[in-house]
Amino acid sequence: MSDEHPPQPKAFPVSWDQFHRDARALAWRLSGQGEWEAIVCITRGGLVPAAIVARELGIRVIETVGVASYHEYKEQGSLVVLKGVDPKITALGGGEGKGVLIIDDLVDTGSTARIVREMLPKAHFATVYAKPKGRPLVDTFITEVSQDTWIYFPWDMGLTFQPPISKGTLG
Ligand SMILES: O=P(O)(O)OC[C@H]1O[C@H](OP(=O)(O)OP(=O)(O)O)[C@H](O)[C@@H]1O
Ligand SMILES: O=c1[nH]c(=O)c2nc[nH]c2[nH]1
Ligand SMILES: [Mg+2]
Repeated sequence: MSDEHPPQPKAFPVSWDQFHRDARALAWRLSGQGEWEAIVCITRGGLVPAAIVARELGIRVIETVGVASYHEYKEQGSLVVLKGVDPKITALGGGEGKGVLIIDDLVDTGSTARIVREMLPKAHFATVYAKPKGRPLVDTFITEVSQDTWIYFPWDMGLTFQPPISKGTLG
């Protein structure tokens, strides 16, 4: 989390099973919307849904775009493009990424989506989850959560012991 993503009061933990179901639902929704020549996934969070969507839709041309955010690189709040899109992909469908599917795990403030959309203005942008601020930047998504919710993805979590309710802090 960062200045742009302050600690969120609500938690939305997602299991592998749930994520697979939601990513597959995204593939179903996309399947009715045209033929896709290639996927551009936004690393790293977009890698997992991109694999699932590519499998479901039979897409084998898969490119990455690397955008790192916030405190990890350079000054806080800025986004850094670590890897751009291959010009061969940008040129598809007569240019500007027509027929390309951009995939990410979620859109939050929309900053990442805005940068990648500028690279491929005619591409279709799809995410599994969306928060209200970023929603206008996404063409297709599956589940919306409120802006004050933090989504916990399965690749960021592990199994931990849970104390019995009777020994917990509640009540
Ligand atoms: O809409 P925004 O406010 O830009 O936030 C959404 C982005 O933030 C997360 O990626 P992050 O940059 O944390 O890197 P990661 O994918 O490598 O985890 C997420 O995977 C999206 O790409
Ligand atoms: O794991 C994450 N959960 C989120 O809700 C989020 N928003 C931006 N980046 C995020 N990463
Ligand atoms: Mg990301």
